[in-house]
Amino acid sequence: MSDLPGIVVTGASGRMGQMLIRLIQDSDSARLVGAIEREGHAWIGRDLGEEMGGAANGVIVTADPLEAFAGAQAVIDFTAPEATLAFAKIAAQARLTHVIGTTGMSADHIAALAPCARHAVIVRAGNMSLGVNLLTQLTKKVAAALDTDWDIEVIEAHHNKKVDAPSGTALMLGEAAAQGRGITLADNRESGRDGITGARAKGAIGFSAIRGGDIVGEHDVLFAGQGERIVLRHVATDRAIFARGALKAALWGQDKAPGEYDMLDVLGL
Ligand SMILES: NC(=O)c1ccc[n+]([C@@H]2O[C@H](COP(=O)([O-])OP(=O)(O)OC[C@H]3O[C@@H](n4cnc5c(N)ncnc54)[C@H](O)[C@@H]3O)[C@@H](O)[C@H]2O)c1
Ligand SMILES: O=C(O)C1=N[C@H](C(=O)O)CCC1
Repeated sequence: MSDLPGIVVTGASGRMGQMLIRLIQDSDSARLVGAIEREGHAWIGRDLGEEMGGAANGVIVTADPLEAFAGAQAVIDFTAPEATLAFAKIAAQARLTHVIGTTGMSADHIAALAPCARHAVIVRAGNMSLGVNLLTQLTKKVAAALDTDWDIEVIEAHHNKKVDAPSGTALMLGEAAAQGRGITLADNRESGRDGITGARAKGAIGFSAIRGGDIVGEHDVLFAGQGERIVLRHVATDRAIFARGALKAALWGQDKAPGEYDMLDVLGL
C-alpha cells in the first residue's frame, strides 16, 4: 500500500473531472482513490477507467461521498455550488483537504464554508492557474497606480457550456482591482448592460462575458483612460493548467492547519 496522499475526484465525468483523473493517475506524488458523480449518472457503479474509454483501473464510481472519502486525504472538487457545499461538510468531518474549483458560488455558499474550514483545510479559487493568479497581483498593482479617470472593465470569454457569469476568474480579477483601488467590489460592480443604461458610473468595475464554441478561458483587464488604454491579458489554451494547480493545492494542504486558503497561499504569491 502506497503512502502517497489518496485523492478523490468529484464530478468525475466532467471536463475538469476527467482532466484531473488523468493527471493524478500519471502523477508520482498522489494516487487516485475515489471518483464521485451525481446520483443517477450512467457511470455510477462502473469502473472509472473503462468509462473513460481505457483499461479498467479498479476505481468504482459512486454517488456516496461518505464511502469515497473513507481512506482519502484530499478531495478535488470541480462540480456545482450546492454539491460543493455538501462535499465540504463531509470533507470537514473526515478532515480531508478540500480543493474547490467550482465557480458561481453565492456569498451565502461561501459563508457556509467557514464552519467547515474550522476542521479541515479548504483551498478555493475561481482559477487555479499560475498565470491568472499572477495576473491578479499585476491587476492590483496597476489599479493602485491609477485614479478613477481610468475605467476598469474585465472582459471574459468561455465555451458555450459554461453556466455561470461573470466567470470565477473575472470576479477574482475584479476583486484584485477593487483591492488596488481601496474599494469593495460589491459596492462598485457593473455588469449585464443592455438597453438605455445611462453613462458608465465613475469608479465602477465593469464585467462583460462572451460565450462561444470551445474557448477554454480568456480574460482581459482593461484600464481605459483618455487617449490611452492598458490591457492585461491571460489566455488559457489547455484545462491542464487548472488541474495542475488543483493537484498542487491538494498536496500543499496536507501539512497545513485547518482554515480557508486560496491559490496565492499555495503558490506563495
Ligand atoms: N477554478 C478553476 O480553475 C476552474 C477551471 C475550470 C472550471 N472550473 C469550474 O469547475 C466547475 C466544473 O466545470 P466543468 O467544465 O468540469 O463542468 P462539467 O459540467 O463538465 O462537469 C461538472 C461535473 O460535475 C458533476 N456534478 C454535478 N453535480 C454533482 C453532484 N451533486 N455530485 C457529483 N457530481 C456532480 C456533473 O455531473 C459533471 O460531470 C464549474 O463551476 C467551472 O466554472 C473552475
Ligand atoms: O470552463 C470553465 O467553466 C472555467 N471556469 C473558471 C472560471 O469561471 O473562471 C476558470 C476558467 C474555466
